[in-house]
Amino acid sequence: MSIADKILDQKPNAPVRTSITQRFFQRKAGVTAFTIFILVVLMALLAPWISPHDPNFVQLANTKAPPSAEHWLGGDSAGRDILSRIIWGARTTLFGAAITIITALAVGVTTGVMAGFFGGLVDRVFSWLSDATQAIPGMIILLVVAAGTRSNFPILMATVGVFMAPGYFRITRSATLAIVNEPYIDAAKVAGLTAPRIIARHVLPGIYAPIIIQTALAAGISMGIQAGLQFLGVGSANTPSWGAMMNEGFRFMLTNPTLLLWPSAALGITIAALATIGSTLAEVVRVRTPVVSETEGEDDKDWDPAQGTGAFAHDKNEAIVRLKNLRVFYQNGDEQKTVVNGISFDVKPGEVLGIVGESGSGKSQTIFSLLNLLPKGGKYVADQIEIAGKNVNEMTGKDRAKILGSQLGYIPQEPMSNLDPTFTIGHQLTEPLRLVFGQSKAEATAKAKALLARVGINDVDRVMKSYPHQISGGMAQRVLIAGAIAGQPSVLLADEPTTALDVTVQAEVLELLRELQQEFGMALILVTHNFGVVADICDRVVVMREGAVVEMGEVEQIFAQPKAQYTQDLIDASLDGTLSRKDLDASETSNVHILKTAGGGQK
Ligand SMILES: Nc1ncnc2c1ncn2[C@@H]1O[C@H](COP(=O)(O)OP(=O)(O)OP(=O)(O)O)[C@@H](O)[C@H]1O
Repeated sequence: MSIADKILDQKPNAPVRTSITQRFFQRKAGVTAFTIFILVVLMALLAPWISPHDPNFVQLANTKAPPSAEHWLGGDSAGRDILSRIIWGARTTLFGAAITIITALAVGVTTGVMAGFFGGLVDRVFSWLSDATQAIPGMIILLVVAAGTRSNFPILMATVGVFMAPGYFRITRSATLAIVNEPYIDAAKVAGLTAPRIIARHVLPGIYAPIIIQTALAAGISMGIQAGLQFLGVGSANTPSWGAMMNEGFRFMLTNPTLLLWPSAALGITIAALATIGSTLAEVVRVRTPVVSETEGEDDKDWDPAQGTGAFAHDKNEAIVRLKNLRVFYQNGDEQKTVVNGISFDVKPGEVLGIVGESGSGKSQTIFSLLNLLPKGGKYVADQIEIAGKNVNEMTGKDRAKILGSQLGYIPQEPMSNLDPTFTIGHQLTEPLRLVFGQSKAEATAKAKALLARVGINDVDRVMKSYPHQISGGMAQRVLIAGAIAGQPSVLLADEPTTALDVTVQAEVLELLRELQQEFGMALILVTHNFGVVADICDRVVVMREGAVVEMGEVEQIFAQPKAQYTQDLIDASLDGTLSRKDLDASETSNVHILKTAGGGQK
């Protein structure tokens, strides 16, 4: 049995991380707070059965009475049973908090996710609305709403929810921004899933933790505001509530302090329990923080954008992809950084084109432009991008999205981060088949299993049920290859597909790509920094440096007679390891020859 077979046959690792729930209940403070909160909830739900008296029944003999066997907490200023009113008051308090939280969640989370996911104008409009809401004095608005609605309790609490929505908005927006750049979200887009589906299935499951923490804290704050309103006399006098009881107790604080003590204790304990639940959750959850991408801050090179580099190698009707004068920019304030300086190339069906170059030469940006998935802030322009005979520059965003998965398949650099950790492999493979290609569950499952078997996975049933962390990196890359070929695309774009893999698996994955490319007659555009890989499987190669094409041609010709010293350096570094990639990056002296397209270089 080969090493690769052993890797493929290995059993999924047992999950090493305990779940959030387990970690929460390992903390005493969390358990105590949760128990108290559940008791309050039970008290509210069971009020009609456990309340010893009618909360509104007036018994004059019980006026301001001290605790007794019949009235455990005594009587209030009107002779009503305090314990019964505390029990029924829990209902009012929880009901009010629930309305507030539901409103805040509906407004804050929806707008936060949309702002983070779509960015641009949507983000600016919602951020402005959120800031504006925070600038409005909430208590004054509440008093106005109370006057206008005759203290309608649900409307008042919903208004409180609107004022709490910006808190949710901020948290949700930043959590979404952090997740929306994860490669598995790009992978979902490439698979052709719609934005609502990606949000529901891939974004929300990744951001729920901070939302739950915020909810625990917001519920406590909402109860405090609610009690404050009732304390000010807003609300019905007949409905027992902790705030109204505190109002009454405050008036007799000097003569009968227990009238204030009991409702304050009930409210204080409940709010403290919720705050403890929130802070314990925050401790046990490792909330994701946005990954800030590093920019090198290099000045633009002095390129002539009209000239560009590279050339077409095939006639127009032969090529499946034609890319002419592609330029990619990043806007940083007033400054524009150009990372791809007008490159051109083409590829025909069944051809393997390597794009090779040092780190930062613009290889990935070129691939992302073809996919229309440049990171935030990135923009491309091209004189022409033709995929399968269609000019994508003339397509609507929707039509452009449709060619992902069906015409263009994508295999990323890091297999693990391109799989959603919250779903099984089976789910992630069948979801696009069902939603994009309209297959039934049974058809999609059969197809996913066949694809897994085709990419060399032995124990298909087990892998279908496994989560990404339960399979090896090599298996994960095979799964992504299976996903990329599921829609039988005409062109497969592979961005350094073996870089993150164990050296023993790299050759097998490359071999698999070559096999699949031949079997399906696809074009393969393979990004790599390694000329060894180019020699292994490519027919032609484009050599890139600093966003330009240094030279391009048939692999044999480039190996035999590289025109640029830079190409020679890359070949030497890849084949005999004398020069590391780092050395190449640092090399100031390389004699870079740029092939200008001007003068009839393009067919
Ligand atoms: N989000 C971004 N904002 C600004 N500049 C960026 C961003 N992403 C990439 N760049 C810049 O674009 C240039 C090309 O990056 P690209 O990822 O295409 O390089 P690459 O050739 O694929 O390198 P590698 O082999 O390291 O992936 C680099 O200078 C990089 O700093």
